[in-house]
Amino acid sequence: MSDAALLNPPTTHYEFFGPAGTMVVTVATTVIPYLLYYGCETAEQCPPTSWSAWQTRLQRLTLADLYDSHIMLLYLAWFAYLVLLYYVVPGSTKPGTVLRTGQRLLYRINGFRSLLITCGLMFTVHRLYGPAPFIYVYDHYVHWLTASCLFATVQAVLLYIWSFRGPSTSSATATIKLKSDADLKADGNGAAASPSTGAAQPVLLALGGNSPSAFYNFFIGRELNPRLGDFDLKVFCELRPGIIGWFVLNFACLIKQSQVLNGYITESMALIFFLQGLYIFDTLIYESSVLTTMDVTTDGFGWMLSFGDLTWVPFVFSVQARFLALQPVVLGPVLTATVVAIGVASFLTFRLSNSQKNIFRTDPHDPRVRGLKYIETATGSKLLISGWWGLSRHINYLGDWLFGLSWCLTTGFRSPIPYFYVLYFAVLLIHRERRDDHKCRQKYKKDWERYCSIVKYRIIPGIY
Ligand SMILES: NC(=O)C1=CN([C@@H]2O[C@H](COP(=O)(O)OP(=O)(O)OC[C@H]3O[C@@H](n4cnc5c(N)ncnc54)[C@H](OP(=O)(O)O)[C@@H]3O)[C@@H](O)[C@H]2O)C=CC1
Ligand SMILES: CC(C)=CCC[C@@H](C)[C@H]1CC=C2C3=C(CC[C@@]21C)[C@@]1(C)CC[C@H](O)C(C)(C)[C@@H]1CC3
Repeated sequence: MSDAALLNPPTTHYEFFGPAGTMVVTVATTVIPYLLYYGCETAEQCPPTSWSAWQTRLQRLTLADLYDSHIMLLYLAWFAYLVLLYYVVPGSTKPGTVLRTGQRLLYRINGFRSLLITCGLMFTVHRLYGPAPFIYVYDHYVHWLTASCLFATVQAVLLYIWSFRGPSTSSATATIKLKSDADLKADGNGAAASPSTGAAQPVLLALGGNSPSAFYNFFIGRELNPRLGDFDLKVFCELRPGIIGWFVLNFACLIKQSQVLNGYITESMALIFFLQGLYIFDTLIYESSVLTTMDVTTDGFGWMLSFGDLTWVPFVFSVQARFLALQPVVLGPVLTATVVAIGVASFLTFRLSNSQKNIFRTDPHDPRVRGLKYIETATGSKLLISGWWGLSRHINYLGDWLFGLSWCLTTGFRSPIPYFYVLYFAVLLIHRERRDDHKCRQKYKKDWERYCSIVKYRIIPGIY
């Protein structure tokens, strides 16, 4: 067998109901952000209650409503601006998890500083030019959506084609090699190939992205970590243009509301801006923890993540703020207190559980995790069975979902559209938990069964 075939075994197990399922998901997820927009274009009919009202709305759409070449150029400038920050802003370097080649890629960590610089820039623009630039951003919401969608799709097509290139030597500054085979064993992520010696290597594909179906591979992503030199496109897109863009969109919505309300904003708008801002800041403060997520360690960089990172995150996650810009909601003290209570409790669950696992995996002797119980597995990895991780096997998902619910509640109960987020997120997390379970079952075998018999619930303690 050739080196490439040894390193990249064929994919035999399909996710998303196979190629046909991925085609349905591609079409549906492209259409949904537009439906969320046109379904809530005015405060009165959000969504339109009759099919004829939908038809009137959609039939009068022209290409100019959907696409604007100036916004396309501005979108490219936005992407280029963040690439520039990636290179010029000082930061640290962190290694990712061990790859099947035995190498660990190095990642540049300066996303939080990029966010702070962008906040500073937004503040300055607002001081100099007032609300106008942000109203412009708000008014062109659909044009930004189309620009990001086109960019994400072209990027995915180019990456798919590029993944067929021949073997190459990896950049010495971008990778580190392991000291011993024991390190390689510790990861156990699929078929192990011998650690590289600096000779030309085949492109490392995602274990799930090497199926007989070209479309399926395009969707899931063929190449695991596409890079231009040291620049890792997947991690860059996961954390910067979409996540920071979401923050800018939310700010534009806040400014729009204050224009409508003559300089005031409602407590619901302040809440959504604060709660989602907390999530965005948290994501970039803990930037390096994304390196151990399934997206980075397991999934290729295909259409799903390119579109998910660049389009779905900013345009589906900002629906609540856009709704509130259109239709100011006064929550009153009871609902405000409820939103704050759910928000604080769920954010703490999400953050503390993720941190507990990260600390434990980095150093099990750290005083903050010393008393916790765990089981040793044959691979050498340890699995926590007490603390947050004794409550359920994905208590972090529960915290994340409930935090999302607190965002939706800021919009009150006038429209179901802002609640789409919790529906999508429940489907994503249930599916993700099953994928993770499949991965861990293959990796830990009998140890995983033992672990599941101790920590019985998948996500919701006592229920699921
Ligand atoms: N807002 C959004 O749209 C989304 C948010 N997220 C969030 O991203 C975060 C990360 O999620 P994700 O990457 O899916 O998964 P997790 O952070 O939960 O990591 C799962 C991995 O952790 C290890 N692990 C599992 N159980 C234990 C244990 N008991 N003790 C120690 N290690 C364990 C296993 O990896 P190993 O092989 O190393 O043992 C497993 O594969 C979550 O908080 C999630 O809510 C995720 C998707 C979308
Ligand atoms: C079919 C389709 C459109 C799928 C796209 C799914 C993506 C939207 C999500 C897959 C995993 C994600 C993560 C985050 C955002 C959503 C996507 C891209 C995340 C960056 C959100 C912020 C968190 O703090 C996080 C860094 C843990 C998280 C990582 C996973």
